[in-house]
Amino acid sequence: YTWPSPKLDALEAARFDQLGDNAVSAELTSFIQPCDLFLLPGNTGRSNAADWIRTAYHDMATHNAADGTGGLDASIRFPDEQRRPENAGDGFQNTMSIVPLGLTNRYVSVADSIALAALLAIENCGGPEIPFRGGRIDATKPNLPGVPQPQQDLNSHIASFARQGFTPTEMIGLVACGHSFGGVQHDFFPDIVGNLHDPNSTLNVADFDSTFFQFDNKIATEYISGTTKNPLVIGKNHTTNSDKRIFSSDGNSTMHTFANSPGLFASTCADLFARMLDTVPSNVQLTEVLSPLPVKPSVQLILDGDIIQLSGQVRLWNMTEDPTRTVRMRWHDHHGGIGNATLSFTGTSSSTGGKYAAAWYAFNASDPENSLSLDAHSGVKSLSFVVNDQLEDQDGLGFAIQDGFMFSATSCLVMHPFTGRFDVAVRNGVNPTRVYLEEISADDTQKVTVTEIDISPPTSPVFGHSGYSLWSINLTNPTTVYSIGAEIEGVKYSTTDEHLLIEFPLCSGAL
Ligand code: HEM
Repeated sequence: YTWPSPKLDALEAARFDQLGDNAVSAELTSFIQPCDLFLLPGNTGRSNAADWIRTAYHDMATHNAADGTGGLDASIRFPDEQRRPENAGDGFQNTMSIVPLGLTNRYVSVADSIALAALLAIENCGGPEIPFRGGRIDATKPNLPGVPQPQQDLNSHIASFARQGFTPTEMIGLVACGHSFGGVQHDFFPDIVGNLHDPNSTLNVADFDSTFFQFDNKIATEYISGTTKNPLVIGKNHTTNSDKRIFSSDGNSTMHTFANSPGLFASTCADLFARMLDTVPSNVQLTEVLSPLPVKPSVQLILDGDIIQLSGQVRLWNMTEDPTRTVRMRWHDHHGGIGNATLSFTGTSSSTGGKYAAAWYAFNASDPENSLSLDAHSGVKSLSFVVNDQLEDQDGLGFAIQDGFMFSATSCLVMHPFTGRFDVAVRNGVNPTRVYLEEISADDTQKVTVTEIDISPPTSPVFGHSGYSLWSINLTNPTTVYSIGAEIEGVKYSTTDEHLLIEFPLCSGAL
C-alpha cells in the first residue's frame, strides 16, 4: 500500500513493530518473553502464549461458513460466551485482561488484537511467519455456541470443522498445530487430568507434547513414535481422547507427514493459522495481507505561531544500526522549495521472533525529542528520504503530508470551572467542508468508537502571517482523547496525533 493510510499504517505497526524501539506491540510481546511466561509466577505449567492461541481458536470456532455468521470477532470477550461448557477454563478471561492493552485502538479492533496476539505468540515462540490481514469488526453480542469438545465423537468433530470451513485433513492439521502449545488443566477437566503433584506444573497441566511452550512438530513425532503424553490421546477415559480419534482418522497419514518433516508441519500450520485468523463473519472485509513498508515515516504537525513544528521518525525496514549510513529527509513546500535535514539514529526494533530488524531515525538530528521548525506560510506538501545515496520517495509519489489543518499550540485551559479551548489551525485557501474533533473512547466491552464533534468556522477569521486561521471549540472533559479530522474536497483526513485537555497549558486570560 501507499503511505499514508492511517488504518493500514496502524495495523502494519501493530503487526511488524513487535519489540524494541517504538514497538507498538512491545507491551503485549513482553507477556510472552520468555515463552513460558504466565500471569501467575512460578512453574505453573501454563503460558500466556498458549492461552492466546486457544482464545483465537475458540473465538473463531463459532463460525458458520454456510450462513456467514460468527468467526473471529472478539465475541469471546463476553462473559456469557466464556461461561459456556465449550469454553471451560480461565484462559479467555486471562487473555482478555491483557490482549487489548496497548494494541487496540481506533484502527485495530479487539478482534484484530486477539488475532495479533495469537500471531505474536506463534511467531515469537518458534513458529512460522503468518500472513496477517486486519479489519476485523468487534461483535456486539455473543455468537451462537459451536466450539468442539473432547467428549464429542469423530463425526461431530468433522461436522464442526466443516461448519467452520475446514476439511477433515485440515482439521487434523489445525488441531495438531494448536496443540503444539499448552495442555489440559486438572481444575477445568478433572475427568481428563488428575492431580499431578508435579512441582514443574503447580496448576496441574498435562502437556500435549514435551515442548509445550514452543512451536515444533513434537506433537506429531511423539504421537507417531508412541511416546506421547498428550492427555487427549492416552487418557484413561477413551471418550475424551479426541486428539487420538482426530489424528488417527486418516490412518495417521497426515500425522506421519508432520512427524517426518518439521518444515512441512510449519508451512502447513502457517497456512492453517492464517485461515483460522481470517475466518470472520461474511459481512467483514479484511484488508490486504500486510507487508512491511520499506521506508515508513510517522509524522505530526503542530502550528506554533508562524512556525509548523514537524516531528516524528522514519523506520527503515530490514536494517540494523550502521554508523556509516546517512539518512536525510527532504520536505517539499507549497512554493516549490525543498528543505533538507540530516536525521539521527534512535534505535532498532525487531519482529517475527527476531527474523527482521528495523532501524529508526528521528527528524531532528540534534534532539530526537525536538521538532523541525518549518515556515508555516510555505507549509509542507510531501517528504522524501535519501538513505546513503538512494532516493526513497515511494516510486516518485513522495510521502504526502496533509498540512491543511493541524493542532495549534495556542490551545489552552482554565481551571475554574475546568474548560479547555481546543484550537485547530486551518490553512487559508484549503476551505474544508467540515473540521471536527474525533473523540476516541472505548465502551465497557473494550470496543473503540470514534465520535465526531463538529467545530464551527470562526465568525471573523484572523489571517496572521502564518497563513492559517484558528477554529476553536471549548470542551470540559479533561481526560478524553481527541484527534482532529477534516473533510477536504470530499475526502476525510485524520491526524495521527492525539490530545488530552489536561496536557494543555493554562490560558493567559479568560476563555
Ligand atoms: C476437536 C477440537 C479440539 C478440542 C476437543 C480441543 C480441546 C482442548 C482442551 C480440552 C484443552 C485444555 C484447556 C484447558 O485445560 O484450559 C485444550 C487446550 C488448548 N487448545 Fe484445543 N482443542 C481442539 C482444537 C484446538 C485448535 C484447532 C486449536 C488451535 C489451532 C487449539 C488450541 C489449544 C491450545 C493452544 C491449548 C492450550 C491452552 C493452555 O495451555 O492454556 N485447540 N484444547
